[in-house]
Formats: sequence, structure tokens, C-alpha cells
Amino acid sequence: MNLAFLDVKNITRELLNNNNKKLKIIDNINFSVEKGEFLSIIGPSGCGKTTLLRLISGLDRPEEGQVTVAGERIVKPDVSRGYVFQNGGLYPWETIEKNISLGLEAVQGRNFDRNLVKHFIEIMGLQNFENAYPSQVSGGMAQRTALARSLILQPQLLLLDEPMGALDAFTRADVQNIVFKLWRDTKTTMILVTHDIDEAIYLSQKILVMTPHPGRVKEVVKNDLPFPRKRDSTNFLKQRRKLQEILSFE
Ligand SMILES: Nc1ncnc2c1ncn2[C@@H]1O[C@H](COP(=O)(O)OP(=O)(O)OP(=O)(O)O)[C@@H](O)[C@H]1O
Repeated sequence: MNLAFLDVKNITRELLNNNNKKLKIIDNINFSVEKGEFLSIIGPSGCGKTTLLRLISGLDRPEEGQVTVAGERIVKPDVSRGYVFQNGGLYPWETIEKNISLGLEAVQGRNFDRNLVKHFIEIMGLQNFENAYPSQVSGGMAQRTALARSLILQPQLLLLDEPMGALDAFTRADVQNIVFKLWRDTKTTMILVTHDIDEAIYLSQKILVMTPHPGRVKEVVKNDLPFPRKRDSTNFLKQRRKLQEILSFE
């Protein structure tokens, strides 16, 4: 059997509801992602996007089915799979620099690669804020710090759980551009959960559309507009219309 880089096979996740009855959160999900690919997952609130991402990361386990990355079954989280949360998940009591270097220090020890930390501070435009605390920087800077903290560990897969979701429109576009450049330059396989159709079209090569109750895959849409993408191009608008249509028929 030929496995893709990431293979999600027949996964189902159940939880107990308030009446102690089993409730299917996601049902029999199948899809695959090739190495270096960018996939977005979109769908209405509560359709199980975060649940699916947590199953891929190993933070959670499915009742049925399995997830494999590079042929290995995922059973727990691992530094080879980065996870960026909507609120960044930074340590508020550590500086920006320390937040970026902590994981690296845990892996490499006391003599961790300080030049690499400096490099990420530069490419994320965080110079002069190394000693600031997360509460002292903008939302965009905090998300760039969260991205740096994950990417510095050179994960083979980066999972992005609405990292731009809480940002204002200008900052969001800025962080989207950074994500695009990081993906293009590092060739890291990325999976992005988002509510934002335009964000999915701007960044990804495949868009997985989910429907709720229970969460299922409605369709995986190919998105092969040339990069860098223009949000006002005719093909971009066509793609947006197509996705809006798919999302409106549940
Ligand atoms: N620990 C839990 N206990 C009970 N129900 C849960 C739990 N976690 C998630 N759910 C339910 O599972 C469903 C899917 O949740 P999930 O957060 O994965 O959806 P989502 O698509 O990411 O939502 P959103 O877009 O609003 O973030 C929701 O209906 C949610 O209420």
C-alpha cells in the first residue's frame, strides 16, 4: 500500500455528552497530504476542525481509524509536529526571546543554537522586542513569536489552529504573508484550520471542506492558482464563489 506523507484513515472521535451518551464529533474522515503541501481545513463552527487537528498532532486519540505521518502511526505528541494555537499559547512570564528559544533549549541543551534564535527573531521582525513580555507586544507580534517557536524546531509538519483568527484585518494579512513565505522557503508541510475562506484560498494548495453533526469531509477542493496570489484576481473570486457554494449546501 502506498501511503502519502500524512494519511488520515477512517478516523472517528466520540465524546460523552451531558447525558452520558456517546456523541460522534467526527465521523469516518479520510484524506491525505503530500510532503511540502499546504492544506487548509474550513467549515462552520463546531464541525470538528480543532478535534481533527488534535488527532493529527497526537494530543488526542481516535476511537476508530488511524493517522500516520511518514508511515508512522501517531499515538502521542512529538516535536516533529508543531502546533500553533489561536491565542499563541505563549508563556506570559517569559520574554519573547525566551518563548522562542525554550523548545530549542529543551532539545539541544544549554548550548542551544543562539544564532538560530537570532535568525528567527530577524525573519519575524521581532528585533528590539527580545526582552519584552507577550503582554507588551501586539497580537501580530505574539503570533509571529508563536510561529517562530514552532518553526525553530524544524518540524516535519506544522499544524496551525486559526493562528490569525483573533487578529485585525491588517495584522491578519501581514501574518498570512509571513506564513506564506515561511512555507515557501522552508517547504514545511502545513495544515491550517481557518474560518476565513479568503485565507484558505490565499495560502493553500488543497482546501478540505467539513460539514457538522457529526464532522465529515464534504469535499477536498484543489486550489492551484499561481503564487503569489492576488485577492482581487478573477480566478481568486471564482474560487471564493465555488467554496461559498460548497459551504452553503450541507
Ligand atoms: N471536551 C469536549 N467535550 C464535549 N464536547 C466537545 C469537547 N470538545 C469538543 N466538543 C464538541 O465537539 C464539536 C467539535 O468541536 P471543535 O472545537 O473540534 O470544532 P471546530 O470546528 O474547531 O469549532 P470552532 O470553529 O468553533 O473552533 C463541538 O460541537 C464541540 O462542542
